[in-house]
Amino acid sequence: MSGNTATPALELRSASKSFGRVAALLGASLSAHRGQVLGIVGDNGAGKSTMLKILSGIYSLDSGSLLIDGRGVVFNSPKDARDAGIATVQQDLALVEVLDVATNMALGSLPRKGLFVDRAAMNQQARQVLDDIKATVGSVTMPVGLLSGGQRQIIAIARAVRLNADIVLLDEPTAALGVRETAHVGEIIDELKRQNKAVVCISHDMEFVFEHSDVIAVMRLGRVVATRPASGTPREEVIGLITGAIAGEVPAEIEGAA
Ligand SMILES: Nc1ncnc2c1ncn2[C@@H]1O[C@H](COP(=O)(O)OP(=O)(O)OP(=O)(O)O)[C@@H](O)[C@H]1O
Repeated sequence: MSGNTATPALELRSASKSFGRVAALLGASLSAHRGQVLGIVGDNGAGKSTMLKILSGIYSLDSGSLLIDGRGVVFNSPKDARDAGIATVQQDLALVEVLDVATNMALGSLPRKGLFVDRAAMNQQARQVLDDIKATVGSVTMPVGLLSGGQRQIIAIARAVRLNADIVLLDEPTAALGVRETAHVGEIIDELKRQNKAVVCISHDMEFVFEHSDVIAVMRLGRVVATRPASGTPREEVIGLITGAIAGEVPAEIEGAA
């Protein structure tokens, strides 16, 4: 495990973002390190998805800064974030149901042979990417619409990381999955960590967060109010930080103003 003294792969400093009069983020700060999984928890409306969308270039910051490997960056589009090595799997997955697994994974960069899509190369690439993250998905020629929720999540993760991203952002990767599928997604997250990626994972599933994160960041009212090591931190403490029963590290004057 890389120590927290190393320069973070991804860092957000004092990020604020409002939508009209609604302040979704109010000075949120966060660091994600290579070879670690950072779990992000918080109640509905705490600002988790907004933060992820800032990190993935969908929203721009009103104020604050974003650093990759210690260098300041500005994302004006999701492409900017992808070019900086950030792979994002949004909650809706954005897969095309009528297309097969291999095509979904290659969308945007279909391998070609002359005028035509090189089907054999595409299938082989998809299989390779799935093998690389140790995913067990039966056939790459199966339409995505016929796959289970867990398999779709895995395809979406594989597609996101296929371009060798160093940083992987996941929004609720186990929402609505059964026990076995949740476990498989967890294995893939563990594998991404073994491959020294920085993984940031939003989840409401406390058991999953504790099992697969190294560090847990708790968001409340648009801020990261605490970060705790997953190992050795009581679950009740994290729940207290989520609800506000435990104050966290937010300065008193800010907490009082919220
Ligand atoms: N596009 C938007 N327009 C207006 N308000 C928004 C928008 N996106 C988020 N918000 C508001 O910002 C606040 C934070 O929302 P956000 O979705 O980031 O929270 P969250 O922690 O991800 O919640 P959930 O767990 O319910 O997804 C909420 O009050 C939400 O209503």
